Amino acid sequence: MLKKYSSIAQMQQESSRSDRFLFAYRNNVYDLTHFVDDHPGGRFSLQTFKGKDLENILFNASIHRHQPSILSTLEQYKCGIIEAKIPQDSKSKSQAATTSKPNTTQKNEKTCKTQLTDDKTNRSNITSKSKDSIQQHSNLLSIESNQVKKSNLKQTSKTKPITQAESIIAESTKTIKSKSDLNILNQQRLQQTSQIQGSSSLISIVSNTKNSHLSPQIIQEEDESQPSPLNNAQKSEYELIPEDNLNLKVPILNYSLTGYLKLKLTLKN
Ligand code: HEM
Repeated sequence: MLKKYSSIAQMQQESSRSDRFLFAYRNNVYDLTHFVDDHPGGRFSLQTFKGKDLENILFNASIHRHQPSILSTLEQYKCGIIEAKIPQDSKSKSQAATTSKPNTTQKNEKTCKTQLTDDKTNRSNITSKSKDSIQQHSNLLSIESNQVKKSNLKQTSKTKPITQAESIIAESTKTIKSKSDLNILNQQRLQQTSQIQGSSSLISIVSNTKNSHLSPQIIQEEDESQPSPLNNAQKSEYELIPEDNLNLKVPILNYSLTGYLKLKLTLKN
């Protein structure tokens, strides 16, 4: 007949009050009073752990060698059972938890559904707003592109005369490849200007020195035979092509402008 113990403490109390060697192992109580003298590890080791739980002793590698016979030997001395009773408070708490589960899940489901609908409405609002903002941006972009086109047209119309003059100067300078070419070109220019003006004067823009050419001066060479302070190469560099020679009917402002461009181009060389 197995005795029922409410707890390990009750078993320990009974073991301490008597000469019996009671031990607990997995909710069972074992009386090893008659085994103490047969224990291979001696009486003292069992006496030390009298009334204790054998859970961490029986199969502890530092104490026993995990012999399967230990459990069979132990079963021969079984004398009681420990009934671990669940307290009433914890019982009621657990019951309450089980009964309240469906309510909480229902509430959670409802809140999730409402959150989902809110999210959907928020998303639709955000997408409509983003569409409006994109439309506004596209309108602004089209307006800006029109403005840019207009400004580009204005710029091209402004720069057209300059580019024309530049191209003419470039074409004329392309032909100047050697000193002989320079001489021939200068002679041709002199002849043309003498025919037009009826004299041997040549209008040219010359800077006094290479470092002070930012403000070009218009000088008049009275005679062709007079030695020029510049040699042929230098002369060609600073010389301005006359307007009649360029076949351009431009006002004096454009004339000086083309001269300045020529000067600027030759200085880079
Ligand atoms: C109360 C706790 C116990 C303690 C502290 C304990 C301690 C020991 C020790 C120190 C040894 C010697 C090991 C060696 O010489 O290498 C031993 C051997 C042994 N014990 Fe225990 N023992 C306990 C309970 C038991 C119980 C309940 C049984 C069996 C029902 C048991 C069965 C054996 C056997 C069969 C051996 C010899 C073989 C082996 O070392 O595994 N012991 N014990």
